[in-house]
Amino acid sequence: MGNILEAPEIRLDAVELTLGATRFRLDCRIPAGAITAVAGPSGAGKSTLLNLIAGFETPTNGRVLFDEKDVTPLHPSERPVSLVFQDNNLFGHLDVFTNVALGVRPSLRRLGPPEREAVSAALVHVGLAGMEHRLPPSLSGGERQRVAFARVLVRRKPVLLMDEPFAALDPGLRLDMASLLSQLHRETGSTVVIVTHDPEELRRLSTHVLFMDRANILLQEPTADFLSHTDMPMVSQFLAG
Ligand SMILES: Nc1ncnc2c1ncn2[C@@H]1O[C@H](COP(=O)(O)OP(=O)(O)OP(=O)(O)O)[C@@H](O)[C@H]1O
Repeated sequence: MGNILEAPEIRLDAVELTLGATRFRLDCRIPAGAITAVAGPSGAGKSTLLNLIAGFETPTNGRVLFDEKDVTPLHPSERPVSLVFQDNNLFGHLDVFTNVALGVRPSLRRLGPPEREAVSAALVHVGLAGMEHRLPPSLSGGERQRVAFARVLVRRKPVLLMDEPFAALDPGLRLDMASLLSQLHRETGSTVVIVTHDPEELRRLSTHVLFMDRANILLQEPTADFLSHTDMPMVSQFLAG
């Protein structure tokens, strides 16, 4: 699928945001081209962190940087980002091919031959060849997630944000999808940020961890260091599952 050379480091520089009664103050660096897991208790601010990177939330102070570029003023559609959520954002009334094609061109205009080829190649890549005309409600959870991955592949964006993408899947399928994500990541080299509640997924997928609590980033470090932080009750509680 070709390496995405410009995968950036993502930096939150003294970012401040208030949502209801919750005040966020976030400083972090998310390494370029790595898979970083975002973990922490419910309500810690994990989804808010992704929303700030994607541009669905705007800080009241501070900056969001992709390498040296300040993306804070940019609308979500102007940021070089793909998103995958638990419900995988598919349109139920559009077939698999069209759902993936929307990644290339976010309108229903007909694609040219090279774009159609890219969509077909992505479907082959994620193991969905022959399913082009199926509608999402007729697919299994794992197949729907593969459609979402195919769409990410055709978008070719250097940043991929995932909010508990596999939480709705049973454990066996979760492992399969984690392997597929690892494989796609090796091929694209994009900067991946994945929110997870699953310690096994964190171990298996990530090289770095951001651990959040109460709207703060408590730890940002390589996964191996995080896994040795069993002296911290919150970390050992997370790792116990
Ligand atoms: N639009 C909003 N209005 C008011 N408060 C909000 C809003 N969005 C988030 N919050 C609050 O901000 C805090 C962080 O929420 P967030 O969804 O980012 O947490 P999370 O770590 O993703 O939680 P979970 O693991 O339960 O999904 C919570 O206390 C939440 O209630």
